[in-house]
Amino acid sequence: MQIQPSTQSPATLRFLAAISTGTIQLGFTLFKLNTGPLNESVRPVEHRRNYSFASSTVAVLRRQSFLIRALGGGIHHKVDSTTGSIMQETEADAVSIIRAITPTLDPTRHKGQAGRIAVIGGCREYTGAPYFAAISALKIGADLSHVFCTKDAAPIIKSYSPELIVHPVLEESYSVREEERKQVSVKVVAEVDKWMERFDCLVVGPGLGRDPFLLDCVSEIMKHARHSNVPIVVDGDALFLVTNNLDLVHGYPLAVLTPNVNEYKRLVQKVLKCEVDDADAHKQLSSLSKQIGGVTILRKGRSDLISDGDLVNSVSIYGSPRRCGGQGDILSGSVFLFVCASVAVFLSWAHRDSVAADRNPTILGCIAGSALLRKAVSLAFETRKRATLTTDIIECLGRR
Ligand SMILES: NC(=O)C1=CN([C@@H]2O[C@H](COP(=O)(O)OP(=O)(O)OC[C@H]3O[C@@H](n4cnc5c(N)ncnc54)[C@H](OP(=O)(O)O)[C@@H]3O)[C@@H](O)[C@H]2O)[C@@H](O)CC1
Ligand SMILES: Nc1ncnc2c1ncn2[C@@H]1O[C@H](COP(=O)(O)OP(=O)(O)OP(=O)(O)O)[C@@H](O)[C@H]1O
Ligand SMILES: [Mg+2]
Repeated sequence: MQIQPSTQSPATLRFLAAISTGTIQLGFTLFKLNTGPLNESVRPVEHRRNYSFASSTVAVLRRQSFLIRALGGGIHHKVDSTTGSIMQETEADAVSIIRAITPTLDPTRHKGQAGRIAVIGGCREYTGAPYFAAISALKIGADLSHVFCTKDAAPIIKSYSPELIVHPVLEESYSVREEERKQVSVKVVAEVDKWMERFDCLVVGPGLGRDPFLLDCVSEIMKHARHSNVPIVVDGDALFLVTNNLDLVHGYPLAVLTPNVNEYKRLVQKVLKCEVDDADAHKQLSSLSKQIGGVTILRKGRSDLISDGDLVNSVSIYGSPRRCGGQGDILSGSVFLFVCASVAVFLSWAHRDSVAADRNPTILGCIAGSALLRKAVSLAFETRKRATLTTDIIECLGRR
């Protein structure tokens, strides 16, 4: 792989380090990077570098150069009020990014090559959130969508949709005796682990709840995912977990945090030891990301702000004034599918030593996911107005 270190951003270098020190999930194929059987997706990266890129066609090149152009535009320089240094912020050309990283529907592919994803979430209280995240990823184009939830939540989630593969494996404190906890925890982690290498991405947190035993098990699952270099989107209650255990994601280039207003406030208070400063939102987001070792953060709000500590991107496409619960869950579902897609694109670029290799794929995934959700929200609101619900928005995913 020919990479010029001097041309890579810190985030890109972290990402490259991750893919060169271990294995990375390549089951998700955007440009037929992996045309072999399932177990080829867990080969060491050394082997994968030998894959032929002959299948990269003119159409692929056209899409790549389209994306390079899309990413190149719209960068504005902003002066940092305290240091006087120049920071960059970008209103991303999100629609172009979506067009460029969305996998084409290719008749030569087999099931799984457009994404196998898993949601870790769903407990007694919350069954809607994991469903929204998992079904959104499927609707956008993933082939297989798994949900790992508690035993109580599983039959309910299954009843919402026959499309989802639901694993009733998580346990809450009330169902496990004190003396059994260690043994049960090992079993829970093993149940998820046996699937881990098949997944292109995990989203952890929608509807997870805050049961301490369950969160301990989820910490272990996240450590295993990180060890296997599986991208992780951290949302909902997993943000509560991570805020109190920053090491779970610190310095992991394939982690994306998607905090809402409360979750962001808790992160800022814990990490930066201050209050949220909306007057200097870009700088604060960038510092927060840097302090957590450059993980990508998508701060949800009127404009979604996205940073890995280097550059702040914003997505401000108009959505709607309706703030019904569950929209963030759709967002985590779309972000994690697009993160898979951008990682695949990135690897093809990295191989080519292209100028576009200097892009953090998790940032692209966030921009695409945010824009797609906002567009769907606006379409749903056009017809449903005040009565718009999350299920109406899911119906509009991917529509023009
Ligand atoms: N249809 C569904 O199934 C949906 C389910 N959803 C799921 O709900 C979960 C929470 O997500 P959310 O967005 O309400 O969390 P957030 O804004 O941090 O908190 C708001 C306020 O509530 C409080 N609070 C929360 N949990 C608490 C607890 N266990 N015990 C006590 N307090 C608690 C919290 O208090 P604080 O932590 O600030 O003290 C704050 O004041 C998450 O799993 C999400 O995915 C949503 O996705 C929507 C659709
Ligand atoms: N004030 C706002 N104006 C416009 N769009 C917003 C606003 N706040 C949030 N959004 C949009 O709604 C999406 C969901 O954000 P929200 O803050 O509702 O997440 P959440 O609280 O995690 O949702 P959930 O109920 O699914 O947990 C974001 O992607 C963002 O684009
Ligand atoms: Mg949420």
